[in-house]
Amino acid sequence: MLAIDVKDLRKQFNVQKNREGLSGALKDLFKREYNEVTAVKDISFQIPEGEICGYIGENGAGKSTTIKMLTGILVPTSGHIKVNGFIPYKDREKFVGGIGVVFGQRSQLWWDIGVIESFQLLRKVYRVSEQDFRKRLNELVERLQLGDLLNRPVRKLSLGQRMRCELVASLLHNPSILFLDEPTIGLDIVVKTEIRDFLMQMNKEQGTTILLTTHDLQDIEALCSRVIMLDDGRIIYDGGLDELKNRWSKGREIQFQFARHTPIEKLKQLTESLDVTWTPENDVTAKMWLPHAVNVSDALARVVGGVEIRDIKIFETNTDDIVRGIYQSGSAAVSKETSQS
Ligand SMILES: Nc1ncnc2c1ncn2[C@@H]1O[C@H](COP(=O)(O)OP(=O)(O)OP(=O)(O)O)[C@@H](O)[C@H]1O
Repeated sequence: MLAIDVKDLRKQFNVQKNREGLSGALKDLFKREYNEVTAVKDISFQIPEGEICGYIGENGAGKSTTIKMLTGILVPTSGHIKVNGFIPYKDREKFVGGIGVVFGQRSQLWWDIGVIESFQLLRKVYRVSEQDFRKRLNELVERLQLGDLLNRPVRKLSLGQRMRCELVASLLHNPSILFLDEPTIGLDIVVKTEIRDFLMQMNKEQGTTILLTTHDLQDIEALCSRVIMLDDGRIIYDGGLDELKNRWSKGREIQFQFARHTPIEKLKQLTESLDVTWTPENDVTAKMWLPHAVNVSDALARVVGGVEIRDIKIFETNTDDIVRGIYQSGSAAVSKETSQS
C-alpha cells in the first residue's frame, strides 16, 4: 500500500507588499497589495509503506511547505494528498494518530517541565493507554539512552539530548509514518550517527515509512534508498541514490601506489586507448581519473598487467558534489531531461 500519495500538489502564499515611505505606509493602510509566492508547483510522487525517502533541495526550494501540507498544518492551494489513506488537512483527528513529526528547528516539548511530563501530556493528546505508553517509552528510552534525562526540564538539555527526546516524543503513539524535517541539524557526528542507526533499525524492525528533509547528505547516504530533489518548487529528480550518483557523478578516481618509481609516460602508454587522465603525485604514486563510460576493471587490468602495484584506492564523487553540480548546471533544463529519461 502507499503511505504517501501526492498528485499535482501546489501551494501559493500571498505575501503583503510594503510600499516605501510614509505615503506608501498610508496607502498600505487603506489598500493592501500582495505578491504571490508559489512555494510548491504541481508536484506528484508516491511513497510506498516502509520506504525511507530523502526530500532534498536548497533553502527555499519548498521542502518544509510540502511537509506542512503532508502533515495537515497547511491546506494546499490545489492538488491531491493522501497520507495513510487520509486527506491530512480534512481528517486531522484520525490522521495525526498515524504520523509522527520532528521539526529539527522547533520543539514539541514543553520548555520548563520535565521531559517525562511532556511525554505524559503527549500520551493524553494521542490517547495512548498508560500500559502501551509505558511499554513503548521503556523501549525507546533504552534504545536512545535517555534514562538520566527524563526528569530534567527540556531547557537544561543539550541539543543532542533534546533531539533524542524529540524523536521519542514523535514515536510514543507508534506512528507508521515519520516526517523528519532537518532532524540532525547542528548535532555532532556521534549523535548524528546514533540517530541514523536508530532510524535505520526502526525502519527495519517495524517497517516505519520515513520522509526526511535534510541538508546533510551523509543522512541521505546512511538512510535513503530513494531521493526526491526539489528546486524552486518543482521536482527535478526522483529516483535511487545510486542512479543519482551514476547519472550525475562525473567519474571516479583511482590512486595507485607503485612498488618502484613509475614514469607517467609508461602509465599513459598502458592505458593508451582508454579515455583516462593521469596525474602524478610523487615518484611512486599517481592518480588516474576515469569517466563513467570507462570500465574500472578494464582500466585496472591494463595497469596491473604492466607495472607492480603496492596499493589501490578508488574515490567516488560524493553526493555533496553531485547535488552541487546539479544545481549549478541550471535546474530548469535539467528537470525535463531528468524526469523524462
Ligand atoms: N508562510 C509563508 N508565507 C509566505 N511565503 C512563504 C511561507 N512559507 C514559505 N514561504 C516561501 O515559500 C518558499 C519555500 O519555502 P520553504 O520553507 O518550503 O523552503 P525549504 O525548502 O523548506 O527551505 P529551507 O531549507 O530554508 O527550510 C520560500 O520562497 C519561502 O519564502
